[in-house]
Amino acid sequence: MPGGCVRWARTLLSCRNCRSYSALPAQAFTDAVTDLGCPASLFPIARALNRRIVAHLGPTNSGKTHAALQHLRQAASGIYCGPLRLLAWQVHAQLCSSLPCNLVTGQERREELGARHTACTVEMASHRAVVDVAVVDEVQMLADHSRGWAWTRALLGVPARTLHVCGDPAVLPLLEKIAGETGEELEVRHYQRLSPLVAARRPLACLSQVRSGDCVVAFTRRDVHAVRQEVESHGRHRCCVVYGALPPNARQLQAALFNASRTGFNVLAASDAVGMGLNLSIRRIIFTSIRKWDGTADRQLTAAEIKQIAGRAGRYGSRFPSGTVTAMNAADLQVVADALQQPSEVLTTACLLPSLSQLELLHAQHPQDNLPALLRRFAEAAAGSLAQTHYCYAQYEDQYTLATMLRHLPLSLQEAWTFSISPTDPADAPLASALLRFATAYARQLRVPVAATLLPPLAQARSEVDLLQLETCHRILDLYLWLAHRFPDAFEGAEDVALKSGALAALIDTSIREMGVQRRCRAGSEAAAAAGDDASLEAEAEWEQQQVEEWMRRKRSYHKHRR
Ligand SMILES: Nc1ncnc2c1ncn2[C@@H]1O[C@H](COP(=O)(O)OP(=O)(O)OP(=O)(O)O)[C@@H](O)[C@H]1O
Ligand SMILES: [Mg+2]
Repeated sequence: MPGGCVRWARTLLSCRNCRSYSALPAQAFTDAVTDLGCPASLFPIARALNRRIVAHLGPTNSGKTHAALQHLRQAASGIYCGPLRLLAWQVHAQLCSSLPCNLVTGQERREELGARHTACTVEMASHRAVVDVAVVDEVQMLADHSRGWAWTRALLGVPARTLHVCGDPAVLPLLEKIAGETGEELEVRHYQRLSPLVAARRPLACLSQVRSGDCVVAFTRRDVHAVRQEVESHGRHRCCVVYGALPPNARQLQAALFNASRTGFNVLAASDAVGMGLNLSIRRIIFTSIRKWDGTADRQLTAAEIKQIAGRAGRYGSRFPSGTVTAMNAADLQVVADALQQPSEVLTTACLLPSLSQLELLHAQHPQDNLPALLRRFAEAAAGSLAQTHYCYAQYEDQYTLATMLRHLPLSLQEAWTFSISPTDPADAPLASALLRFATAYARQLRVPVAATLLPPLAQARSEVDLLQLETCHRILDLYLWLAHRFPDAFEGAEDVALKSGALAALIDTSIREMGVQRRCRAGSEAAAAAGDDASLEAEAEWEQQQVEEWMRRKRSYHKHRR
């Protein structure tokens, strides 16, 4: 048991003796409340169950989630906790084909009569309702500085008799430490990729050479649209798009369009959002760059990130039985090829943030503090308790900025906290100002009509600027829905907004389909270059086939060895 845990237990004891937290000396009280060194002790229901943890570990496309879902389906009750709404929807649809299942995400709640199963996003996982089986997908995300706290809480706190976690093998040492700390049994199952994935011999050099089934990866919304225009300007392919700012249902519609044969939309331009949550029939991944802006710095992708994206090619059960990955120049291709051979860097810390009830305890001692002051006070006080543990304090700057923006409004701590954890990027000015508008209306009259969304008349986008405006409107509607689930009496237009949001996602999808230029293939040199490509294409295909056979040989020998 780490030091933090002992401190927490001792304080509780002395606390029980005097029957009040506030009777403790002030500093001891602050230390006890902000001690995050042993977060397992915050989840008594899970601790009382003495759970069994089964870890399904392997590379992308190795059947981890599929295996865990088999257990969930067979259980009398269970919960799936996924990284994205798209995955929660997918699992919900899969489970609903054989049993009643609820759906819970930040923006929607669908309850089926008699359902004992739930598909949810990880932030929505219940820490109270006991189930037989829980699945926590993409568990390596617990080290993510902005969202990792939700995985750490799910791993420690979901009250399931058996907890299945799926993820990259790099998370294993951390899982072992956490299971050691909770005293829970950990069973590890290793998986191998189900279909071959190989690096190409040569870089692509030019987007005129994309082929049907290619997915071209860029790292900003602007670059994704630039790739789409470039690909379509050559006149041979129409191009679908997938990126984070696109509403999830529009992403789903674009993915379905790309997957369907004979639509002409046979190339995909995507950001790294393609790495999770969509079932795509991709033959080849092409990295236009191996660097991205991560919010604080422009940096090279990690091996884990490259593998997560590259792993989308040749998905098992898709139209392409094997996948290839390449880049636009030789140096980048070398980095990508090396990454495919490398294990991901071992994860050492799981991220944590305090819960509302922990903040409320601290607030009881510092009633003069507003939310931003309390967030800072908590983070500073908690730092000591996390030293020399395998936990770290998650990034809370966005929450802090939003809390600061709302600090003058007459809101209770709980209300301010809820607005501050809403899905609002403070750097997204129209969205941040919608949040401020909603919170102000709520604080003044406890009523936020649909009119507060201030939506302009919506029409099909004819340009990228129009499209950006539609995407922004969709995010505002999404925010309204998210808040409507937390303040149902005040956000009275949820049903109306849900309908508008669905229609808007469809309008965005239609706009993208019809914005394509589909110029006729450029004459002359380009056509000649394309014709000249055929011989080299054949040589390339032959070389890839040899790599695939070599991959299959290695896999067979791995299995023989294990037997
Ligand atoms: N035993 C199986 N029988 C039939 N289909 C399978 C089987 N195992 C996996 N699949 C299918 O293969 C694909 C990849 O499986 P799955 O999603 O479980 O992989 P994963 O390791 O979780 O990959 P990732 O999380 O990176 O997407 C899915 O479409 C899944 O339905
Ligand atoms: Mg999976």
